[in-house]
Amino acid sequence: MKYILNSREMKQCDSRTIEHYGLPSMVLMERAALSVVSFLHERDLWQKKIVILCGSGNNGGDGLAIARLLYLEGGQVSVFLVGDFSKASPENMAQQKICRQYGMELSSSTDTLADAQVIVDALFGIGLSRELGGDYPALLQEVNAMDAYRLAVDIPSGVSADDGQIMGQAFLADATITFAFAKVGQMLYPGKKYCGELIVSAIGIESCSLADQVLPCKSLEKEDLKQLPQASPDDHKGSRGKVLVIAGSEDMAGAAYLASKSALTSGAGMVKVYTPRCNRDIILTRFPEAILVTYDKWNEKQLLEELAWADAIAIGPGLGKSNLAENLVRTTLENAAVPMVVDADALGILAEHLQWLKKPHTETVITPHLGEMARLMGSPLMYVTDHKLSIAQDFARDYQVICALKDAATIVSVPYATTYINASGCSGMATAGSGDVLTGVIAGLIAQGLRPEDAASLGVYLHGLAGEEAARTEANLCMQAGDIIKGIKTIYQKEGR
Ligand SMILES: NC(=O)C1=CN([C@@H]2O[C@H](COP(=O)(O)OP(=O)(O)OC[C@H]3O[C@@H](n4cnc5c(N)ncnc54)[C@H](O)[C@@H]3O)[C@@H](O)[C@H]2O)[C@@H](O)CC1
Ligand SMILES: [K+]
Repeated sequence: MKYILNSREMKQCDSRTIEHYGLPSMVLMERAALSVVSFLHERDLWQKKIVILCGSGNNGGDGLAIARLLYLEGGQVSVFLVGDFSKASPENMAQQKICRQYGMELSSSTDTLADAQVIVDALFGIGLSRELGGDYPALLQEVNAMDAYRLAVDIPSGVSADDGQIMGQAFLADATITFAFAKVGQMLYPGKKYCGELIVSAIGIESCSLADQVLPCKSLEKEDLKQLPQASPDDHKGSRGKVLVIAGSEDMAGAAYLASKSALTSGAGMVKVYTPRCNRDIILTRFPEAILVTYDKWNEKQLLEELAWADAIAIGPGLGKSNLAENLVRTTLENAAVPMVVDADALGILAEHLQWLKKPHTETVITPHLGEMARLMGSPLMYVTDHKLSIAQDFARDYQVICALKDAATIVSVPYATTYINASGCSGMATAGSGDVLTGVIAGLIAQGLRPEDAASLGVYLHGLAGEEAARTEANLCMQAGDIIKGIKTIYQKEGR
């Protein structure tokens, strides 16, 4: 698991390293610059015609130090100073002075950009505090259109480190070298796209400098797959967890199939599908391992019996929006005594009855995509898209649910606890049924004993990795939800499960 910091957290971390541990700011800056120069060497770029855009803060200070290191080893490097240097930071002024002492020319003219083969962006880092105005948007547009390799120092200028939003215009990098920890804005779209390849470089700021942080975001990594359930020699199907999948409606058997199949594939011992009678044959034919309980009209007693059977419940995929579906969702929320995963149509129903979530309920994971979240909040989709992180966190806290807000980089927010930003997955997963698979996986992991918050964060990560596996055998555009289920098996196999 690695930490993902916002700008405030990173600044505090910088300060603690400097003030508490005593590492001088200029030393950190030198290491930051050295890491960028090493990268240029590794990629065989250091001898190209390099132009470094330097702002007046410490990001610009990094840029000046990079320029000096390249200059002293004989590189063809030019510095383009952009902004008001009468208010330059002390480190920036010191770096300018060092450059001049070595006889370097620091230019303020756009002519410097001519024929650049590599453009290094050191205009703004985590100090960007407002929308870019003045000449900046046009300058960034110009360099984004140039036929040159673009490298961002710490974060592409114009990307908000706090949420990945574009502050007017941003540098479109081929690669970004960030220091000490990845930043939130590099993990969330659209910022993630502007970063290109992201390299996190150690510069002497260690995790002990995180001491003042309350709850930074985290991201799961390959080593976190060790949390996956482990089979035990004395297992039997009952001990491996029972999942009740309340899903499907007339003409919507597929969602019930995908959710239940993936719950079983994630390792649960038994899966029971609670679905309308008309889906019986199709589900049994495709998925004979499932236990099926069917209904043709509302039957509260029957549902309560099934709720009592389960170790984990998944509700929503393909459920439709009938009165009957509404009864299923309300009764499940009111009576479930085990954790639930609420998805798809169940979320659409909840959007009209949010008061149900305000009542005491068992540990609940909701898995809305951005559109479903917009309906839950009664807000425009655009607003939700622009405020994903805070919305997931606020909703989790206000309704005491674990909110897995699905996007190309899914956010899992746990009330008053960690928020996870997922880094696995690929574009091929944007396909019908992919969300049903996620629901099944999370419910399957819960049934096997994982805490719902761990099942949600690990389930989202696993689901993304399974999609990446599928992309190795299927073309991205041809990928289907069933391929993601196969990908889960491959991951489990690789992890010795
Ligand atoms: N000792 C440290 O604090 C270290 C800092 N480092 C670098 O320093 C960066 C942070 O430096 P700073 O805090 O000085 O911040 P930046 O260099 O990112 O930018 C700050 C300057 O930009 C101005 N500014 C912000 N938004 C603006 C806008 N929209 N239009 C015009 N001006 C705007 C601010 O008023 C300030 O003068 C990091 O991203 C990293 O690159 C690294 O050298 C590592 C060590
Ligand atoms: K930058």
